[in-house]
Order: sequence, then structure tokens, then C-alpha cells
Amino acid sequence: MAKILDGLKVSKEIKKEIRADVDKIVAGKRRPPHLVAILVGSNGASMTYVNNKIKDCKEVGFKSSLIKFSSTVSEAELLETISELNKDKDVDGFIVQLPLPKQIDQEKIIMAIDPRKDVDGFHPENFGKMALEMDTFLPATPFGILTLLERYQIDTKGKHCVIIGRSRIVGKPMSILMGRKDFPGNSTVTLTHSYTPHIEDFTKNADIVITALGDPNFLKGEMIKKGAVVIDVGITRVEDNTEKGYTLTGDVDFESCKEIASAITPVPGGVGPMTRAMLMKNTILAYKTSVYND
Ligand SMILES: NC(=O)C1=CN([C@@H]2O[C@H](COP(=O)(O)OP(=O)(O)OC[C@H]3O[C@@H](n4cnc5c(N)ncnc54)[C@H](OP(=O)(O)O)[C@@H]3O)[C@@H](O)[C@H]2O)C=CC1
Ligand SMILES: Nc1nc(=O)c2c([nH]1)NC[C@@H]1CN(c3ccc(C(=O)N[C@@H](CCC(=O)O)C(=O)O)cc3)C=[N+]21
Repeated sequence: MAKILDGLKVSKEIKKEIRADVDKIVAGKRRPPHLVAILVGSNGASMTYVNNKIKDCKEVGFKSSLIKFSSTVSEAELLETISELNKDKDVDGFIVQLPLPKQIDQEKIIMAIDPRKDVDGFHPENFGKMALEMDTFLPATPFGILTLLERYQIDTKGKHCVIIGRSRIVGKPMSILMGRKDFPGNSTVTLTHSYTPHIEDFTKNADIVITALGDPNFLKGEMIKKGAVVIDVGITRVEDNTEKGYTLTGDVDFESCKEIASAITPVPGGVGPMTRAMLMKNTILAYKTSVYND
């Protein structure tokens, strides 16, 4: 039976550390960090994520604001709000919850965010800095995975890491970070996607498998090597007859993989809470490096 990498527990520890930092800031008569979230539309999962992020802000002592738009909002209106937030000296960081409705060009929106306030780490300037191993905001989900690996002292040096999925927010940055020179990087990385034939040929040879494809229970025990470390990023709401009407399901078939793996993240309670904790970390970093706090 694999060791469970308890993201919920580690995220609570990290939030406590941030809280202590904020308490010191406030005791020194400075304003607390301020995070703003922009939510477009009323997708159930997106609303849950954003509300949880706002809850996290309260827990760590940040000021938070939520700006809601209907799903019919125009690109121009959204760009105007971003421009105001860029200029607002009371705002340290902000995020635009993805995905956005079809009429809005996601890249245009991300490009409009001041990189110094881009606590998601999605702006190409920050993505480039990440790839070049320069100091910047790391995208929250990959950053959360690295932190989890670090806190559980999982050795990544010289290991073969196979990532499934190459999205802008998870798979692609993850592949870069695992191959970086700093800890916990130094892995040999294989980035797989929907055009990769016979994915099991890759996963069976991996020391670390990171699944970020959004296909419930995709990775079965027979697809991994004995002792592999399995990180499950996937979260899909699979509809059923439970009280909530759905069950959060990862990309990993937990039951079969836990018997073969040496360590594994659960869903829920794995990567998700770590993602949120890292957003808090990036926000306090934005606050501390803000030109207005010099
Ligand atoms: N826990 C957390 O904090 C987070 C969880 N998530 C969850 O992670 C999952 C992935 O999200 P996201 O990265 O945004 O995903 P996207 O939907 O943007 O991308 C999915 C990726 O998986 C690839 N893919 C899809 N099917 C297969 C397959 N059968 N075999 C191999 N590759 C495949 C796609 O390939 P191609 O590029 O060829 O289309 C694509 O690169 C979702 O369940 C999402 O909810 C996302 C963000 C954070
Ligand atoms: N601009 C932007 N930034 C993001 O970081 C971003 C985004 N858009 N769009 C969607 C994805 C998804 N994502 C999650 C964050 C936390 C949980 C999370 O907290 N999950 C809990 C369960 C939460 C629940 O009950 O639904 C868990 O796994 O235990 C999940 C998913 C961030 N994303």
C-alpha cells in the first residue's frame, strides 16, 4: 500500500506559515496583502474553486475581492477591469478564473495582466522566466506539486518523470519545472498528450507519473511500474446518485494504483488544496515585491 501524499494536510501547514507572516505585517501597521478574483459566468466547479480561494484568503488574513461578470460579458469590458486592477495600488495580485466563454480571447486577457500582479504565473513573461530559471511566480498547480514532493522528501534527481497532458496551466509548465536544475527538479521528463501512441509504454517506465488530462480513472495499476510515485491532478465531477449529485474523480484509478505505487496523491485532498495554498504564497510574494511597499 502506497504512502498517501496528503495535500490537504500540507496545505494547512503552508497556510499557517503564511498567516504568521501576515500577522507580523499587520502588527507592523501595514495593510494586509489583497487578492482579487475575476469570475465570468456561473459554472459550478469554477464558482466552488473561486469561493474556496476567497475562504483561503480569510484564513491567511488577506483582503480579498470577487468581481463577477455574466457569461455574456464583452472582451473590452473585461480588459477595462484588468487595466483598472493593474493600476490599483491597493491590489497586489489578481486572477481571472479559466476557462472563459468563447467570445473572449483567453490569450488577450492573460497578456493584459501586469506580470507583477500575475499571481497565477500565466503571463508569457512569467512563463518565460520560469523556463529560464529566473525568480517569478510559478503557476500554482505545478508549484503545489513541487512543494508536495519537497515536503515528503521525494527524490526527483535523475528520475524519469512522465506527464500526461500539456495544458498551459498544468502539463506544460510541470514538464519544464521537473526538468529544471533546482530542487525538486533534475528529472528526465517525457511530456505525453492525446497524440502519444501507447501511453502505457511510457508510464510503465516512469519513476514519477503526473496525470493532468481530465479523464476519470484513466491511469490503471497495470500501467505503472512497481514503486512509482503517482501524482493525480485531474478533477472531474462524475454525476451519480450521491447527495451532491456528483463525485470528484481523479485521472488515477486510485484502488489499483495504490497497490503498485510507493506514494500517491488522493482526489480530493491532494493536488487541489496545494494549488490554492500556492496562490496564497504567490500573493504574499507579489505584496512583498510590490513597488508600492518599498
Ligand atoms: N487539482 C488542481 O489544482 C487542478 C486540476 N485540474 C484538473 O486537471 C485536469 C486537466 O486539466 P487541464 O490541464 O486544464 O486540461 P486541458 O483539458 O486543458 O488539457 C488536457 C490535456 O490532456 C491531454 N489528453 C486528453 N486526453 C488524453 C489521453 N487520452 N491521453 C493522453 N493525453 C490526453 C490533452 O492533449 P491535447 O493537447 O493533444 O489535446 C491536453 O494536453 C482536469 O481534470 C482539471 O479539472 C486543472 C487545474 C488545476
Ligand atoms: N486562473 C485560474 N487559475 C487556476 O488555478 C485554475 C483556473 N483558473 N481554472 C480551473 C483550475 C482548477 N483549479 C483547482 C483549484 C483547486 C481545486 C481544489 O481545491 N480541489 C479540492 C476539492 C474542491 C471541491 O470540493 O470541488 C480537492 O481536490 O481536494 C481544484 C481545482 C484551479 N484552476
